[in-house]
Amino acid sequence: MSRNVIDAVRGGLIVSCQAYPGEPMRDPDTMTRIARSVVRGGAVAVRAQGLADLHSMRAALSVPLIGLWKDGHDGVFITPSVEHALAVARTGAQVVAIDGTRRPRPDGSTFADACAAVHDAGALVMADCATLADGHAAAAAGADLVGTTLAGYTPDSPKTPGPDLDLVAALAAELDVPVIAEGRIHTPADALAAMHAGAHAVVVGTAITHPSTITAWFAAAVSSKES
Ligand SMILES: CC(=O)N[C@H](C=O)[C@@H](O)[C@H](O)[C@H](O)COP(=O)(O)O
Repeated sequence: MSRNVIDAVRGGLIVSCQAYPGEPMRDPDTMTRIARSVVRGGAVAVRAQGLADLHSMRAALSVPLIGLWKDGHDGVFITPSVEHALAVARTGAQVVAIDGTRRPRPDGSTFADACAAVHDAGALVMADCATLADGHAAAAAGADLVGTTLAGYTPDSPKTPGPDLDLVAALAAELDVPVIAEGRIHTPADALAAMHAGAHAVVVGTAITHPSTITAWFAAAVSSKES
């Protein structure tokens, strides 16, 4: 099963469907409808957050699901502990996305511990990394996929205006595991550039599934016209 998921997403678009705490769309049924919509548009897999959303989507979708559980705001908050990772795997998500940085985790575990637990549960691991060194460490620890998810979101990774294509290219050149480009991919041209940089697949979130942000982009453009 598991290698098939990696093959199934090769060369494809993965869409991240997440609403943030307090937002109007933060509701499993709503997010599942969004997920079904992106699959209609050609998403080869869906990335989603939270156990309720994952349970709901797993029942409704036939494409692979990359699940995560965000808990907290500072430091390691994407599937931060072994227990979080196991809970995500138990939703039926085929891939569990876990913070793949080398920062300390709240339960004192290591990324390798979470990887082993997820593998024992029959799922794959996507390491959400910020740097090239993170990617090397995550691959060595057993990650099945390495993503650039956290590039620009840790103190040791600069926030490029668009996707960190240099990081995608470096990871793709140096790692044996597939590299997933994720983070600030805002246009189809960005997505294509990430593929040219060597990505196995591309994850787009905000630009497809976060209407408040998309609206703000347009509103700012319209209101910037001088009268
Ligand atoms: C840094 C972090 O917490 N990233 C999260 C990871 O799941 C999501 O908030 C992002 O939307 C996702 O990575 C997709 O990226 P973008 O929305 O830029 O297309």
